[in-house]
Amino acid sequence: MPQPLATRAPAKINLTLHVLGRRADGYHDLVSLVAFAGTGDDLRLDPGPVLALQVAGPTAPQAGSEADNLVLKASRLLAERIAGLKAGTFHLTKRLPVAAGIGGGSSDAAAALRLLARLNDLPLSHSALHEAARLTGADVPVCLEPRARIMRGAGEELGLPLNLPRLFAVLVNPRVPVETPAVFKALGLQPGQDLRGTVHPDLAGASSGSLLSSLKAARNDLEAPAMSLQPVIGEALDLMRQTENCRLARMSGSGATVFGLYDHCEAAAAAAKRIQSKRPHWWVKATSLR
Ligand SMILES: C[C@@](CO)(OP(=O)(O)O)[C@H](O)COP(=O)(O)OP(=O)(O)OC[C@H]1O[C@@H](n2ccc(N)nc2=O)[C@H](O)[C@@H]1O
Ligand SMILES: Nc1ncnc2c1ncn2[C@@H]1O[C@H](COP(=O)(O)OP(=O)(O)O)[C@@H](O)[C@H]1O
Repeated sequence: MPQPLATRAPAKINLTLHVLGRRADGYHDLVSLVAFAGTGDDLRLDPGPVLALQVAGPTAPQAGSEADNLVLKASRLLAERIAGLKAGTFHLTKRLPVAAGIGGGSSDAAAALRLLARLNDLPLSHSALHEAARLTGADVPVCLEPRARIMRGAGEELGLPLNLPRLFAVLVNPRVPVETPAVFKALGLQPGQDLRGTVHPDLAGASSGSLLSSLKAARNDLEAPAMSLQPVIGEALDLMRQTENCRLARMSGSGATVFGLYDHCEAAAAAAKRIQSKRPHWWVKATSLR
């Protein structure tokens, strides 16, 4: 029986995100501990003679035109590098909020590369996959093998996978899109500006207790600039912090999604229920991260 060509494109969560400066090319030099959620989009590939994409699901209308979808961008970049690449029609079920700091488009693109690798018997270590990922977007390489790791540079330097303890979490998005370039711009750094000197905690091998204290000592440097553009992010963080047993509340990526961490899945579920009842129109999800 051939394996079905389908995969989950999990939400990417930046548990920490420190900006070390702005490079001469305008991109920001980051160090971020990235984890992945149990929730995400779904992608299927039906092999066929032409590369195509169909998008459905609750957040499909926000994801832009199919022609501009990162699934097709990544696939074309791979096809340019692998002669005779077999492809087909992708079916994307879009559930994650769009322009939300949880890398939905990046994770979809990475999922497409994984499926094309499977169809064409390419190992995930193949340089063409990594090149296509990097050229698709800064967050795509880390999503290629969605496991927790430290990401550096503009996303092109990846640490080894980390075996983080499972974290029980709530994700909240107030359903306002936040454009990543606008948030980086609001930081106000000049090309070549160096902010180094910030010590990033060593999170490798941390146990659950010390992981939480390391996370608390870290931050997301994009939180303040994102909040200056969309103050509702502050409201989401406040609501999260008011829930019972919330150990940490922080924004992911360039926002607007915020995550809360809890000791047990029951506490996370109760917090999600509470936030959803207060803000029925927001996107609220209890999940786990690792
Ligand atoms: C901020 C992060 C953190 O993981 O996540 P999101 O908020 O997008 O989820 C990422 O660095 C986003 O990655 P991604 O969304 O793939 O970025 P890209 O499409 O490559 O870049 C969009 C724009 O963001 C800015 N950019 C991006 C990454 C980076 N390290 N420095 C930057 O200055 C640039 O202006 C760039 O033109
Ligand atoms: N598969 C996709 N899913 C979501 N957005 C996509 C996709 N392909 C292209 N895009 C475009 O990418 C932009 C960033 O979307 P997304 O990856 O959701 O942002 P973020 O990384 O901030 O969560 C959106 O404005 C959207 O138009």
